[in-house]
Amino acid sequence: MASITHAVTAQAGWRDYLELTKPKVVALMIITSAIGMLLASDSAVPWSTLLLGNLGIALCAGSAAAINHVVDRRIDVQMARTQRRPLAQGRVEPLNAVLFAMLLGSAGLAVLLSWTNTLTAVLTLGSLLGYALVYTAFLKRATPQNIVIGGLAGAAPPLLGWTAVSGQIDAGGLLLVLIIFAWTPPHFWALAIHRKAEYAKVNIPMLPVTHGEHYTKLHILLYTFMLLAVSLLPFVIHMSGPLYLVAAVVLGLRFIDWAIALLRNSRPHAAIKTFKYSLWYLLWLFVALLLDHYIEVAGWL
Ligand code: HEM
Ligand SMILES: CC(C)=CCC/C(C)=C/CC/C(C)=C/COP(=O)(O)OP(=O)(O)O
Repeated sequence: MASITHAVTAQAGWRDYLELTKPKVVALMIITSAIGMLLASDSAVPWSTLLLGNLGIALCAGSAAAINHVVDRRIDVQMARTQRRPLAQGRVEPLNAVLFAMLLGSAGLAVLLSWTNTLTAVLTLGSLLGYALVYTAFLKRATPQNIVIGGLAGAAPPLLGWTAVSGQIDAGGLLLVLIIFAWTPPHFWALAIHRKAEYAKVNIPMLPVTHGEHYTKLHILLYTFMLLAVSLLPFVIHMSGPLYLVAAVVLGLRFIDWAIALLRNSRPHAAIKTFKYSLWYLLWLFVALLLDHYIEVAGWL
């Protein structure tokens, strides 16, 4: 067995290591952190902060994701969605993945300390530990509220971007965290409904497993209402203007429409489609924040 594992491990390539970093998830996070940076100031953000600040955050997020693969490798191999992952398949040894995660994490923190500020480095380290250890190693297996609490780590990037530019925690940065915090449960529970049987198989207490699909769908709907309300706050506190307001209302109502369809079972494949919509929702909401910001700065509205 050991020799088989060794032979397979020898085939590990750069794509396996890239996969350990959850590149698509981190890419969306970096879009939110970059937009957090651009919103934090009315004047131009230095290219060095934009490039190296986001690089540092991405390296730390990738490090946390690699640790998640190590901790979860025994359950990943039992679930169809995750069984082809490099550690689940034995293509990458756990020790190598841990070393890789430490390399990424220390490089990321060094970049943040050199090119941004201590506050950003400390908050990023907190998010790294929050996802890799608090969520993955503890909450995920302990409570159906795992992703609500653990979601704070995933919601942090726009604040990390904000503090990288401003050097302080402001209401605007916290508001962006609040938006992603309210977005995470519908984002994840829609997928968890779609994958309920697999989570049940590996004894992970995701909400649809512990409380059933109807209860989860009801909570998805409640969170989409809360998300719509929270997403209006940037307009309410005069951080954003009318263009953002229209985008937030349209995108939010569409999210609620999906959540209602999910609750009523009125559309085919509603769970996975709601999950996919959640990704487009977050992307367009943040693009709208950015466009609105530059329209305001330029004085066009
Ligand atoms: C603790 C909070 C979160 C949880 C539990 C969670 C859960 C998940 C899971 C399990 C997937 C995998 C879907 C699959 O591979 O089939 C996923 C996909 C994804 N998530 Fe999240 N997520 C969270 C937060 C976030 C945040 C904050 C972002 C970005 C800002 C994000 C962006 C994405 C993206 C882009 C994908 C699609 C990846 C792909 O297509 O391979 N997630 N999420
Ligand atoms: C520094 C910083 C910003 C850290 C945040 C890091 C990060 C990549 C958070 C991602 C959140 C996420 C995809 C959770 C799913 O984990 P899961 O274990 O429930 O999903 P899985 O089954 O697909 O692994």
